Amino acid sequence: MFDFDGLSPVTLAATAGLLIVSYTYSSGITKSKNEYAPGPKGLPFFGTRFSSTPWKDFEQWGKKYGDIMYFKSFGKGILVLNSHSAAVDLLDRRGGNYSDRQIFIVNEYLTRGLSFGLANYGDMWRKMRRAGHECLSRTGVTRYYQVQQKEALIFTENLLRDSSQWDQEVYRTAASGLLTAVYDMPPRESANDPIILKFNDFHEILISAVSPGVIEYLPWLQYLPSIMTPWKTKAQKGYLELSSFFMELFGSVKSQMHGAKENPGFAEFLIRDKDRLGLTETESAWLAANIVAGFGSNMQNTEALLWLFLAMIAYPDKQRKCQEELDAVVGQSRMPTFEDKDSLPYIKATVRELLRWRAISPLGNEHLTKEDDWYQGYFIPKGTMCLANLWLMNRNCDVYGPNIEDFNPDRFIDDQGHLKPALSDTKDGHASYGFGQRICPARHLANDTLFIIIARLLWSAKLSPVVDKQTGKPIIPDLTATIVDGVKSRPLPFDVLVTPRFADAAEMVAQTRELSG
Ligand code: HEM
Repeated sequence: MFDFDGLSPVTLAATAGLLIVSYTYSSGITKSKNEYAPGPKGLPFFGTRFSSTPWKDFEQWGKKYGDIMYFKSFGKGILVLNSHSAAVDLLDRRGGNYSDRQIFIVNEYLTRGLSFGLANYGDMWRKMRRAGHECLSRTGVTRYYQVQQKEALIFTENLLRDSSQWDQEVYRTAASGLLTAVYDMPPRESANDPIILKFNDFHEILISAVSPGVIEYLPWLQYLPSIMTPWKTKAQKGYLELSSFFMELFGSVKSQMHGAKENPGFAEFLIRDKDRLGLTETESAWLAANIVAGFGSNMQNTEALLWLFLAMIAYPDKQRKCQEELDAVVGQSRMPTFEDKDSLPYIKATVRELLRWRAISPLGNEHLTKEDDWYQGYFIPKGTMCLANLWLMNRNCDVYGPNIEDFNPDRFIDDQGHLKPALSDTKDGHASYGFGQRICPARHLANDTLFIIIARLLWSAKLSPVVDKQTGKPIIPDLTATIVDGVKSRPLPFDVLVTPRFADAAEMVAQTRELSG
């Protein structure tokens, strides 16, 4: 594991400098050229402060200030987009100005600009995004159907056998599914598989590299002699170690390639099309690794599944509706496949509702402005950090109907029992994949993963809360409590019982596994 705490030799001097810079900036001495959008006023020096679940503060403020709000926090200008229309106007329609990312100096030393989701809006990001798009577009993702079906089968079989460590199994399947899709590896059998653990480390390293320290406020400190900047040596060493791990995985795909495969995994696609895609081998190896874990991708899937289990035990009537649909459409003599997708609107609505109910990253990721801009008469300076208030957008009663805190897939089903078309501007029927040119490139893959897991798991199993031995009552965990991990959220740990839904369910799952090889 890495950490980048080695800033201590300069901390005192730097903090004093930081306070002066922060005060000058936040007091408005440097700029009063135009009027900023309204927003909460903060404290002198520090600016606006918020809690560890900022989206809940932003929800309250958003209701007060309207479409957009602007404030400063630690000297940084932040524009929060509270409505779909503002997010579409700025992040989609003015995407050329609103697609940059904040550059973190430690991260630059660690990844040399090769971290796709954190890269600035330049040529490297464009090449990676184009390559990613080909394999992750709505039609491109069908190449992963077999892999996803198999992984959902293993997940179901493992949980039917033993659900005492169900959350470990969720971690396993999320990582295993992506490793198989990217590197054509056999499914990983344990969440403690060494490759999974190494990718977890990669994710943790990235999080520490983008946690703002003094260096981000006083960038000249990076040029101090190496004895005073141990973090730099760590980051440079980290780059070499990560590159060698990613190249090793990439190289093993290359050495095992033979003949023209019908559905090559992501890494093999990058190798075959390297000239057309214009990526070097190192860049391709980093891109492949980024798809597995660089943006917390396996974690996003994990967190969505953790919320799913919570929704299923807290709303058993919705779980039953999924199962009734599966029984009516698929029957109990075979397991559902992607071929059933268009006939299972309630399962698709469940995927949508899950991501509406609990946006995994409730404020998305920041989009930095490249140039000064004006919107609704308000000034937005260059370098403003724009955050789309996905949490608030997903809770707009005018769009999603009443009882917005309830988990209710029916809100996406029309009177004929069909899936309603996604409302314009809501992309997938909710805001949780973000906006504009940085919208989640893997949203179709993520939707498919959730769809097939929900379909296969609920076809064969019932998810129930455990029973309190003393009171004899089911234990329903707190639905609103959250663990915050970087910009993501997940529920507090809880127990779930997974039991076969009909007599030969477990047997049928085992048979399907045998037949699928
Ligand atoms: C349910 C699961 C997921 C959710 C809710 C989700 C959500 C998001 C969000 C909100 C963003 C930021 C968008 C913005 O900047 O406006 C994002 C970006 C991204 N996501 Fe996802 N994501 C999910 C799964 C995945 C998966 C499985 C992968 C990889 C296979 C992935 C790869 C990425 C990448 C690489 C970016 C950065 C794109 C860029 O900066 O150009 N995500 N995602």
